[in-house]
Amino acid sequence: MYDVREWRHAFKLDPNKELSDEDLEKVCESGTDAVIIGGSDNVTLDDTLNLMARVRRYPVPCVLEISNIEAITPGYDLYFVPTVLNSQDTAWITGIHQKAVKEFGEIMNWEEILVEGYCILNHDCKAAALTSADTNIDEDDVVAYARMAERMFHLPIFYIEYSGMYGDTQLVERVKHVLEKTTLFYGGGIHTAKQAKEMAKFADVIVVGNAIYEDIKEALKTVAVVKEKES
Ligand SMILES: CC(C)=CCC/C(C)=C/CC/C(C)=C/CC/C(C)=C/CC/C(C)=C/CC/C(C)=C/CC/C(C)=C/COP(=O)(O)OP(=O)(O)O
Ligand SMILES: O=P(O)(O)OC[C@@H](O)CO
Ligand SMILES: [Mg+2]
Repeated sequence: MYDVREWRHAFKLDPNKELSDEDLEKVCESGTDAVIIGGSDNVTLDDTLNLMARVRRYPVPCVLEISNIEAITPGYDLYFVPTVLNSQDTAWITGIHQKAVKEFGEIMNWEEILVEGYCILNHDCKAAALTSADTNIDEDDVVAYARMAERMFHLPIFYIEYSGMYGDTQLVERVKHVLEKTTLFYGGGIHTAKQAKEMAKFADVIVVGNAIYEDIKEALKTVAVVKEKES
């Protein structure tokens, strides 16, 4: 299933972290809609290639979320390209992207590339520091970014990012109400089935990352509670 509009759940694997074959198998066979490979620091080509090859043993869609140009490699089902809408440094909005398109433009298959409008809200996460994200913003600001993502830039994905911290469900609910076409991703601090269920009431897709490495048993339980809504 390569259409993100039909997804409800994704796991995000960090190429900079160790995961046993046994746990990787559990993640890939969990029933999640996709495995996203990405992280904000020390993402190398070797690690990205290696993890892709390991995930590729399973039929689950495998996505590269690009965080640096050096680690881009063919072989993924889809490529997600983040643009940090609340960054105060244009490099993270369009700057690095322009350099990448200059380098890869001739060979890019735009059908498999989806741009994600990120809004990073946890001041203490690595991605916020890296991209100089302005996290000192209120609900109305976030709603405005969501509207811009959909109505000005026609982005397929708006991503509320609280990496490492469980976020504000009320905010996610408000954002969901203003989006019609753009798919709403939520990621950050989901460690339990209860949290997954709560966020999935509002977000179209919930993303579970760090919990895989911290409590795999609980992380796996986030799939069924989100997907059971469908039946
Ligand atoms: C050869 C081939 C196959 C070519 C394919 C063509 C192609 C796909 C070209 C891409 C062109 C393009 C436009 C690329 C973009 C280049 C780029 C590097 C843009 C910048 C992206 C960006 C804004 C990165 C900032 C970091 C960020 C937002 C990362 C997202 C993921 C994230 C927040 C992960 C959380 O990180 P983690 O490390 O887990 O953090 P914690 O410690 O908090 O857990
Ligand atoms: O690692 P966590 O906190 O689950 O966040 C998931 C994802 O949104 C990170 O980009
Ligand atoms: Mg992480």
